[in-house]
Amino acid sequence: MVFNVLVRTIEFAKGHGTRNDFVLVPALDGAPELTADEVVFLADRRGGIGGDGVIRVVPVEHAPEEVRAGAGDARWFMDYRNQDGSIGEMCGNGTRVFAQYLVEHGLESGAEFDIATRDGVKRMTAGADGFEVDLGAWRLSREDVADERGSDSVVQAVGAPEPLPALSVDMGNPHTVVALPPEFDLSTIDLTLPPRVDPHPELGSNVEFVRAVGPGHIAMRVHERGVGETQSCGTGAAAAVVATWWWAGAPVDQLDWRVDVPGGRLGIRLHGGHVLLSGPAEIIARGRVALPDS
Ligand SMILES: N[C@@H](CCC[C@H](N)C(=O)O)C(=O)O
Repeated sequence: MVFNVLVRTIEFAKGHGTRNDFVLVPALDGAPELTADEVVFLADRRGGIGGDGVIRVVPVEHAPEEVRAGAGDARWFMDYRNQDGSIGEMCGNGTRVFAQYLVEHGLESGAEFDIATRDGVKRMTAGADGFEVDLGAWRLSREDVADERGSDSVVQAVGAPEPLPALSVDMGNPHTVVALPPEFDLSTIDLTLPPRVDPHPELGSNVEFVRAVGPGHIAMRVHERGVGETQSCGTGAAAAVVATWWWAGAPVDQLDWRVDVPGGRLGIRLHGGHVLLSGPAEIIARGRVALPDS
């Protein structure tokens, strides 16, 4: 009997930041490339390794030309894909887990370094509780149409009696933030189905549902584009804080925020027009995996 011995096996690591989890694949000489089907396999929680996303660890010289052109001093490119194989321009928790991987594997050292993403270079700074990432400048995606209540769209979620006003925030990737009225219990929203955003954003959107907890403190659940409900989303937490702060009239005295997500707690700082994200990140497993025949 002849067995197929041409199985393609690759190295991987598994990591998470507040339970937003990723399969990391080192591609230290540019290979392996991954097809969308291979990403879906790796992210599959039953037949594969399991993760909200898959991140290739790529030296900048092997990154796509448009990334290389703006990479500055960054030595590593975070090649991020969502669980469904689609590309996400940015992943905040992903950058923190990626930085942790680089340091644990001796690929970066020092308290500060840059990494390249499809949304440009992000500065990583080591802190007591893991890396803080400067996500850069935030932007309201549709400021021209935001009404006096601060909304530019509506979101219908399963479990919500009526469409809720929402605000679109660009964090390098698209977000739609919904502030829930105080009487509304965050846990009653059913995120097993995607919330419907109207008007429908051309490139889709991550959708955050936010409740105020106290001064500088919010709680959030998120439905991620290309994934579904996740336990945490770094760019989503940033968008949620930006929207909440903006709705409150952008007070100058509230620039440090805590964001409770199902997977833990993230820190957000607003500083000089930039948004900075912090929180724990860890690499929890390493191994090899055989990719299915294509
Ligand atoms: N979980 C991430 C965001 C990942 C990308 C997102 N699903 C998209 O398609 O934009 C984060 O921590 O920011």
